[in-house]
Amino acid sequence: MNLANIFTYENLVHLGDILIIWFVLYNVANWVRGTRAMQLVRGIVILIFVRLIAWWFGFDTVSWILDQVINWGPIALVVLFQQEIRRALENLGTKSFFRPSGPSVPSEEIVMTALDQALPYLSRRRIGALIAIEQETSLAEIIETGITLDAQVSSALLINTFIPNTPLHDGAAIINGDRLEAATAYLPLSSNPSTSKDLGTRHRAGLGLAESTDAIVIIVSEETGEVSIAHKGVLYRSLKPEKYDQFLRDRLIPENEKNRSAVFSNLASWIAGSAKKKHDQDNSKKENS
Ligand SMILES: Nc1ncnc2c1ncn2[C@@H]1O[C@H](COP(=O)(O)OP(=O)(O)OP(=O)(O)O)[C@@H](O)[C@H]1O
Repeated sequence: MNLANIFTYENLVHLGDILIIWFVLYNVANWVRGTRAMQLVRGIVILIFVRLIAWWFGFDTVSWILDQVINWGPIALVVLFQQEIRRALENLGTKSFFRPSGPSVPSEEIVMTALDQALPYLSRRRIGALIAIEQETSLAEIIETGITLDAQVSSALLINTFIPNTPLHDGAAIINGDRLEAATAYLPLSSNPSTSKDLGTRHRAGLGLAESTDAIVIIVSEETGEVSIAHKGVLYRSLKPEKYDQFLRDRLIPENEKNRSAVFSNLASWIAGSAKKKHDQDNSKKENS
């Protein structure tokens, strides 16, 4: 086979064409994942599936109705999803869209280090705090209710955000990846009637977000300094530092990261052990001679 026949101008154009489509679909899928639009995609797939069944069995009326929905649906979608479409187009022009992925320090480690230092500080001084960490479900709508920060997460920034009587201290701080996206965000209050009556609004707001999304929400009580975590509709109250640290590590750090850290620490202790053994052997040889 002649390679020159493969690398023709037409074939390279086709390859470029495929790569562009792949890039667009990949980014659309990433954007849609965990947002309201995901349910919409499911709805569209079901509609197409039902339309195919109607065509197969020859249900003319069902087919006609579905055809009307499919023809006019896009206009309804633009009206219903105008906010999301606007946000997507705005994102297209920001640097974050092209930000290279895979920072040298994993974002989960950056967030864990910041929390490890900030939470004991806030807790000891009884500084009330509400911190939501975005997971699969997008918190874009919640972020819009607050003041945008888009800064790298650090313990100093988290602590400063919640210092009482400063402009950012009220409401919730939202973390996405290793970015502190916003502060003063408003969270939906828990609608669960069985929640304890002694819960104040900070805790109710934390639980509310954990009921409607998969975010991990950390609450530091202003009254007691106790740290609680709300996740998947459950409020874990008054956690000791080892407990909340373990809880966060288990949920934030992916298994492969943990394994990689374990491999590196095993390797490091093996190298340190071998060096010590050799050092001891050299010393005993010197003493014997
Ligand atoms: N819906 C909400 N979204 C975000 N933050 C909220 C919301 N509701 C209340 N807060 C925050 O909680 C603070 C009030 O906390 P409140 O004392 O009522 O709650 P609490 O659960 O008893 O907490 P604490 O133990 O810290 O007193 C507000 O100043 C605000 O910062």
